[in-house]
Amino acid sequence: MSKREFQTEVSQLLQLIIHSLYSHPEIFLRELISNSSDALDKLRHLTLTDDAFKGLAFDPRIDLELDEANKTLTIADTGIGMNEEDLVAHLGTIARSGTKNFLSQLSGDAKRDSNLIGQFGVGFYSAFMVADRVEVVSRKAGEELAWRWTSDGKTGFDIEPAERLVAGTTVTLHFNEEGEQYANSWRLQEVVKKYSNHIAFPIFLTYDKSEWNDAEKKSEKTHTTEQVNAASALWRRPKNELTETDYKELYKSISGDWEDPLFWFHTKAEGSLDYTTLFYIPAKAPLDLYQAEYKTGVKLYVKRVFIMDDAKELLPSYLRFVRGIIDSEDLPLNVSREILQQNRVLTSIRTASVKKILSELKNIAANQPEQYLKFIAEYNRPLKEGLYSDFANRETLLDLIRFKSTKVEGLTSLADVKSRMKEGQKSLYYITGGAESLLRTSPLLEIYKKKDLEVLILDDDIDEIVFSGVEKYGDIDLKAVNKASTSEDLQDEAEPDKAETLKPLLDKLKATLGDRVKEVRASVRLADSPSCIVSDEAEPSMKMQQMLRAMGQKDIPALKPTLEINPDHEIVKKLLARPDDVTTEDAAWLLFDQALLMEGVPLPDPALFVQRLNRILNLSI
Ligand SMILES: Nc1ncnc2c1ncn2[C@@H]1O[C@H](COP(=O)(O)OP(=O)(O)OP(=O)(O)O)[C@@H](O)[C@H]1O
Repeated sequence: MSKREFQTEVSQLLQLIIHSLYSHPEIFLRELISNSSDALDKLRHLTLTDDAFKGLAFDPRIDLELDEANKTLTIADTGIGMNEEDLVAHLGTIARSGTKNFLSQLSGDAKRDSNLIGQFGVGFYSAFMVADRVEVVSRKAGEELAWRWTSDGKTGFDIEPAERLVAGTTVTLHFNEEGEQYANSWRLQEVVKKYSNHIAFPIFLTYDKSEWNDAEKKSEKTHTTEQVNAASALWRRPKNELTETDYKELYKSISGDWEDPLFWFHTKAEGSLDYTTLFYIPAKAPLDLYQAEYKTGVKLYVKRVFIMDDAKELLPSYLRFVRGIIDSEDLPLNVSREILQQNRVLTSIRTASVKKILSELKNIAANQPEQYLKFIAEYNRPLKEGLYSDFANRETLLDLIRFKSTKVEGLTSLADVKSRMKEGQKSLYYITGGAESLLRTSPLLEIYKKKDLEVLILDDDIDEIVFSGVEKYGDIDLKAVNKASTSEDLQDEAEPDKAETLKPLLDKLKATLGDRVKEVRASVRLADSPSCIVSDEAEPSMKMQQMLRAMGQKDIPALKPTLEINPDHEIVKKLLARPDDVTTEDAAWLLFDQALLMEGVPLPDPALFVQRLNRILNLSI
C-alpha cells in the first residue's frame, strides 16, 4: 500500500467544503452521480468511435447500494474508470486553475457556495461532507488491473492494487454523523429524483425493502433493486409532453444551479438539418462570466450520445452564460474539436441557435418587460460584447440592450429613445468615459439639456470601445457627444459665427497651451461651463486613453485633445477684453485643467494647478 499526501490546495478545499456547506450536504450524491454519468458518456463515446473499444460489451448503468446496518452507500458505474495514475491526478490534486478562484470566492453562504462547487468542478470532494472514510475502487476500460484509493479526507490517501470484474468505478461512503440521514432508501430516492432524474443512464438502488406479509402478519425485508430515475433524453420529447417542472429539473441537473432558470427555449428543427436545442438562461450570471477561462454551459450530443461539454464553438462567447443542450442528427459521432471549428453543420446550427435565442429574448422584452429587466440586470454587458463581435445580429442586439439616459429613470431601449426624438432631430447621442455621476454632470451635456435633446449615459467600461464601432441605429446616426465633430442638431443657424470675434483669444490660448492641445476653438456645445475637451472622431477619448494605460497598454501614443471655449461665458468675455499678462496665462491653463478634471482625467501636475488657482484667488479676494 502506498501513502500519498493531498496537494495543499486539496486539503484547503476539503476543509472549506466540509465547513461551509454543511447545510446542503445532499449535493454529494448529485456530484458523484454526475461523475459516473460523465464516465459512462466517455466510455460510450469510445465504444462508438475507437476501434479498440468497439467490440466491448457495454452495459451503461449506475448502481447505488445501501447498507443501512453498516451505514455505507456505494455508487458504482460501468464507465471509463481510472488507473493508478488517474486516481492520483484526479482525486489528489486540483488540475484546474479555476479551482483556485473557487477557493478565493467562497463566501460562507452555503447556498451560494454549493452552486460554486458545481461550477468549479470540485464535486468529488463533497463526499467528505457526509463520510469519514471514502473508498474508490476503479478499473480503467481496456486495462486488467484495478486500484483501491482510500482516504479520511484529512491529510492524504492510500492507494493499492485491487480487483474489479469489469471496467468502471465504485465509490463507497462510510457515512459520518452528518451523513447518517442518507442511510435511508426514501431519502436517497428523493435526492436522486431531485437532482439526477434526467441523467441519461439508468440509476438503480439496491436496498432492503420492508414489505407487509399478510399471511404471516408481519413486515419482511426483501433485498430489492429498483430503477429510481426517469433516464430519458427529455429534450427529445415533444414540448407538449413536458411540464414546467420537467424543464426546471433538467436545468438543475445539467447546470448544477440551485435556482430556477429565468427562461428556456426549446426548439426542434427538421429539414435540411435535424437537431434539437434546449437553451436556458440562468437567473444569476455564472460567477466566471468575466474570467478568460470561463466554463461553457452547452453540452453537445449527437443522436442522444453525449459528445462534449466544453466546446466554446457551440455558441459565440458573448452568449457564454447560456446553459443547455444541442443534439444533432447530422454530425459524426467522432467529431473532434478541430473538426467542430469549421464544420458546416455546426456552423448552421450555431447561426440558427443565436438567432433563436435573440429573437426569443426580443419576444420576452416585448411581452414580459418585468422579467426582461431581470435578464438585463445580469446580462446587458455580455450583449454589448456581441455588438463588437457579432456583426450579423447587431441590429437585434441594439434592440435588446438597455441604456441609462438623461430623459428617463431606470433603463430605456433605443426604440424608445428613437420614439422620443424631437421633430427634425438628426442623430441619437451618447456620452462615454467614466462613472455615471461624472457623465451626468459633464459640461458636454449642457447644450443638449438646453436644446432638450436626450443623451444616453454609457458608463460600462467597455462602452466606448463597443459603441465607437456602432455608427447607426437603423438609419439614424449614433453620435458620441465628446467627439470633435458636432452634429447639425447643435448648430444654431440664427447665431452669427462667433469664432471670428473670439479668434485673438483662441490664438492666445493655443500659444500658451502649446502642444498639450491639438486646437483651441469656439464651442457650440457649452451653455454653463467655460470650457471642455473633445477628441477626434477616430481617436479614443482622454478618459479611454487613461484607462488603456492603466490596463498596461504602454504603446498608446499621446493623443492631444481639442479645447473648446464657450464664447458666451463671462470668464471668456473678460479674457477677450483683457491684456496679455500672467493672469491671462493662468486662466488659459485653468480653463484647460478644469476641462480635464470634468472628464475624470487626473492632472499631470496638480502642484502647478494649485499655484495658478491661488494666484487667481488672491486677485479676486
Ligand atoms: N466515477 C468516475 N469515473 C471515472 N472518473 C472519475 C469518476 N469520478 C471522478 N472521476 C475523475 O476525477 C475527476 C475529478 O472529479 P471531480 O468531481 O472532483 O471534478 P469534475 O467532475 O472534473 O468537475 P465537475 O464536477 O465540474 O464536472 C473527474 O474529472 C474525472 O476525471
